[in-house]
Amino acid sequence: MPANTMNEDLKRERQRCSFDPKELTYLLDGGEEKTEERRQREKFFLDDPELSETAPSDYLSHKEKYEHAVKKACIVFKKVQQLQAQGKAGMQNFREVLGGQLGSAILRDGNPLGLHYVMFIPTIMGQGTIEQQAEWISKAWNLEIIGTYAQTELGHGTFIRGLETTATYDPATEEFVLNSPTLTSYKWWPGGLGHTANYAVVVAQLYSQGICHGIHPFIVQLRDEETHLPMPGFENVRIPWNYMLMKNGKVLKDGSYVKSPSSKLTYGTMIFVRVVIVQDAANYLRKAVTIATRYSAVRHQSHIKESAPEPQILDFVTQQHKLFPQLATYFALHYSGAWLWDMYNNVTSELESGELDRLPELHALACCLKAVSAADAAQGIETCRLACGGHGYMSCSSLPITYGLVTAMVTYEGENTVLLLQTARYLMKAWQNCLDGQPLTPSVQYLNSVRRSFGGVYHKSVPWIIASMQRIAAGKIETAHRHMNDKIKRGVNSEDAWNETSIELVAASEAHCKAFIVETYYNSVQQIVPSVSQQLGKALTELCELYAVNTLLKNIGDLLRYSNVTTGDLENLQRWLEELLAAIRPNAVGIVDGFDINDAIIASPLGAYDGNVYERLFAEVSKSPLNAKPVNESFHKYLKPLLKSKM
Ligand SMILES: CCCCCCCCC/C=C/C(=O)SCCNC(=O)CCNC(=O)[C@H](O)C(C)(C)COP(=O)(O)OP(=O)(O)OC[C@H]1O[C@@H](n2cnc3c(N)ncnc32)[C@H](O)[C@@H]1OP(=O)(O)O
Ligand SMILES: Cc1cc2nc3c(=O)[nH]c(=O)nc-3n(C[C@H](O)[C@H](O)[C@H](O)COP(=O)(O)OP(=O)(O)OC[C@H]3O[C@@H](n4cnc5c(N)ncnc54)[C@H](O)[C@@H]3O)c2cc1C
Repeated sequence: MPANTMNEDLKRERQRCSFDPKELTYLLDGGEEKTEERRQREKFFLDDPELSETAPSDYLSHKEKYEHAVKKACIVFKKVQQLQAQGKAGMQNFREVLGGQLGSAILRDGNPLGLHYVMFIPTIMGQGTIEQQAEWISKAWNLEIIGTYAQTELGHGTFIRGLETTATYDPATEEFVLNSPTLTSYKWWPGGLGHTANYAVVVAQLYSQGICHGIHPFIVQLRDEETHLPMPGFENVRIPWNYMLMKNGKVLKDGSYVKSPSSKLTYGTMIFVRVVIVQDAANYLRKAVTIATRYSAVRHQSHIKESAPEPQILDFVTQQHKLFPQLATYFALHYSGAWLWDMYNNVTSELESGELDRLPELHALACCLKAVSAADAAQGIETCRLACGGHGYMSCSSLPITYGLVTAMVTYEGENTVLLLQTARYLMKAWQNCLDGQPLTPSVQYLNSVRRSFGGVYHKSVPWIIASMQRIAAGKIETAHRHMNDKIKRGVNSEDAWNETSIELVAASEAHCKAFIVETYYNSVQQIVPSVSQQLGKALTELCELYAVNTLLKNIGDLLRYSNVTTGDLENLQRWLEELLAAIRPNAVGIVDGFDINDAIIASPLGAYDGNVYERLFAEVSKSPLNAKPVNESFHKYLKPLLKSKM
């Protein structure tokens, strides 16, 4: 492959794009300066020979992969310290390098220090007193200690009120005695707990003066800071009084307990991570759809017209219908994630001044948005993999590993079903308030308007789609609420009625979330369009319309059940969908170019900027140790004796 040649198909695609992808890059980064800063940061890490991938780690053992990851994580940390010394180590740097796409490109096999930054430090900041923050944060930032977040146990991950590890206060010595008394109480899953961390935030049931006060966070030393040998014992481990993080609930030295303003403030780290997961899920989806779109512009296969040459597979409308909704979903989750991040910051600062009013709405939105973004991104990435045929299945395509990273998000930080039921709990209360004429919070205001209007006739606009999706959500919420209360009226107790209605509760929660995402996406694009070129504005509008139309068409059953839509309207929606796919087709490669994802982060022969897929695939497989010699020793050891024995 001659250096720097550009695949002809991609060249043509880039000529036909109606807008300048750089404009989209600047928009997504927040301006040209931010783009430059990001590119510099990426170059600073990706060009470092110690960090660039030599042999793919696919061929390392589990132990080698871990050691390889620790080595690279330490190099990354030192480089972040260099940025810090140059005054360039803002939170975004850390987020990008330690949690985001850049981080996962440098540390393909995971970051042994990841939990230290994304959970251990945020928990101390969110749950520690000022004194405790002063004591621990600088040590943690400077990596004098390495922490993790140990909440989940072998027997409990979801039901944290059921955690079995205990922390019992001993006023005589002013210490807490931590104990994991049963096999099922052993801490399990925390990232870095096995070999990397020497401290942990341990979430345990607090006992003092013989009373259980529920779960609270404690700092526990796991390993000796010099030898890294495990500290003695994992039963009845004693820690000093001030190792209980006491910003919320407190134990005074005499053992008396001071209640937290809300027992749920202990759950704060989980909200933070859920909020960040929305953006992370979007970014992984963006990477996958970049790979699949560029590959689909280069791959020729089959015929549309017998007389014509094999077309780019991106010209099959079914391929467009696989990929373009994923493009649109990236933007939908990106803008929903940005909105949620703003709300999180506002509510968190209100909490600082004891204002708890908006915490329930934040919790409800963080739950359903984390669940829907993780699930939709995972499904979208799998769709991108499938759209690349056999080559999408290769681990070097980066699609399987990206899917694995995102499908884990469906489980961790609150298993999706459980979180959707949390939002449903909020929605049931909201519907009751609506029936009682009580005030509603902003994210459920639509319940009032939907109850008053009949739904309006079809018109080809996103606002009509938003109203339809809100009508579906309100309908599902009302149905679940009514079915549950009918059960209770028939004598079923409320817990059983909840459980028996939980399928409909989850569906109501998902519908509410989808309606929220479409509306947030639409409002965000409406705000942006006046500030960008007419061509980019048109492309962004088409993507938003595509997300709305496609999301509604995936819900035709509910649309027919909860609105007065006609089959004629449905035909109009289908036509609108096909028009949008055709409109987006010439811009598809330009849009993914606008994501400006460095080839080293794409890390896929299918998705490189130059489009030289086949040459890159071949170069990739040549790296396999299995291809180092023409005959593998297994032939002489096993096959040949077998063949001989047959003769
Ligand atoms: C960064 C880079 C990333 C990318 C990198 C990320 C790597 C992460 C690696 C993974 C780390 C982990 O998984 S760490 C472990 C994560 N584990 C979890 O998330 C556990 C999930 N389970 C839970 O959160 C809880 O058990 C939950 C399901 C909410 C149930 O809790 P409870 O039983 O205490 O509460 P319930 O009885 O259901 O409800 C009681 C009331 O409390 C409210 N409530 C419940 N949770 C609340 C909360 N968090 N905040 C406010 N309020 C809350 C409810 O709305 C109810 O309000 P009312 O209705 O008004 O009464
Ligand atoms: C990659 C990864 C990294 C992780 N990192 C950490 C970490 O660093 N620190 C940490 O503490 N934990 C960590 N975890 C653990 C994670 O938080 C838990 O796995 C998660 O909370 C799910 O809990 P669980 O495993 O107990 O699943 P379960 O709750 O046992 O889920 C099993 C099934 O039960 C269902 N279920 C459970 N409760 C209900 C209910 N009330 N209503 C309806 N259905 C229900 C679920 O929907 C699910 O289908 C990690 C997990 C993974 C996969």
